[in-house]
Amino acid sequence: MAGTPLKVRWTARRNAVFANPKFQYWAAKLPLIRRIARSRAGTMFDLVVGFSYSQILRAVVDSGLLDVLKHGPLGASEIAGRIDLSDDATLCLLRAARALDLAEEVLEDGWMLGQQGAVLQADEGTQAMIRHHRLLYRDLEAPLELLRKDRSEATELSRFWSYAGALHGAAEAGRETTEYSRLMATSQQFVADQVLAAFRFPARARLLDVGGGHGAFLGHVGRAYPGIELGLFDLPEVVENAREPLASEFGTERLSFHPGNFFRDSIPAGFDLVSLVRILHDHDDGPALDLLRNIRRALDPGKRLMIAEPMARVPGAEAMGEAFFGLYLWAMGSGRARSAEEIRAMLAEAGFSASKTVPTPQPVIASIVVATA
Ligand SMILES: C[S@@+](CC[C@H](N)C(=O)[O-])C[C@H]1O[C@@H](n2cnc3c(N)ncnc32)[C@H](O)[C@@H]1O
Repeated sequence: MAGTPLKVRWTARRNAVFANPKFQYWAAKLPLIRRIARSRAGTMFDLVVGFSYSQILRAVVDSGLLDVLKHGPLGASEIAGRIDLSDDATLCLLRAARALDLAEEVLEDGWMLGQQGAVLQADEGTQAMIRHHRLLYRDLEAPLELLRKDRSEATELSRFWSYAGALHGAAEAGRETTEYSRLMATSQQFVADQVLAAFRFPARARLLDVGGGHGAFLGHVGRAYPGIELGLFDLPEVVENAREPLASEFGTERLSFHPGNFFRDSIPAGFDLVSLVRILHDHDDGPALDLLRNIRRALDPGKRLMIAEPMARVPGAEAMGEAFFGLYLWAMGSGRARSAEEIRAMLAEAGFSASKTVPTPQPVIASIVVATA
């Protein structure tokens, strides 16, 4: 071990101690350590059975149980009739849901929503995500096989995204699946909330949202900042579909539309701020850097780019970045979750003079990096 860095030696020693049954035996007896050991065991248990939790969630959402419980308290038999399960199966699901705080038995055989259930029932976006994740879990059924294929074969997720066309604009062009549009529209609200809570836009400025889809993000910014002019850049067929709804809300004077392909065409110049919302992580490093360079060329010195998306290695939200998005994007076949530091390094390489991270209230939904040209 001579010459081995201290951190490596310390980690190896710690792991050996934790794995030792004698340590575990004594840890269970000492009051303070017992608490730590218990919480560690709880975390380990959650890791081991996480898939069952996800499947309970899915059953709760797919069956419509949340909506039924909203009108509780109701007895199990009454609920069974409404979610089309036998009485026993309904009780099994209700009890599992109760254990996850999705349901609560407030009276004997009187079921209502639990605290998590109340939040989830009101949250269409998360429900859409839970439904959508069935595709990811199918791909993850044999995780090692998925990894070994090195993204060379189609997956459920890659088929979904290329069918929905989200990476290439077909969905926004109108050929979308209901699932895709619901997913993007409802989740955009969460992302926009994070951006508006964390980033102060200039009161008067010209904003260009690159890859802005149907203009949902622009809509949120436009409503919050009446002095901002709104520009939309996306593939031609996508921009076409965004024109009318945006114009009817904001009038044509505040708007400009820029159809184009951000890998082939120049990003239009003259904007004070460019936003890239949930775009960069969809693309591998080469194309992502090309896109940043393209945006940099369009910005005068001092003008800014704001990147908002879920990022990797965010303190307190680590699992979302590299465990969830890491595998999701791997299965999708394109892109990866990057840390703010990695994004900042790419921005420097693309020619931006400075960049910083802007903390958001809920980094599990999105983080922000702002760069200056
Ligand atoms: C995942 S969606 C994100 C949409 C929106 N920013 C949001 O957060 O909801 C990706 C967007 O990038 C657009 N897009 C994909 N490839 C593009 C390209 N090469 N040039 C321009 N836009 C593109 C798609 O049409 C789509 O609107």
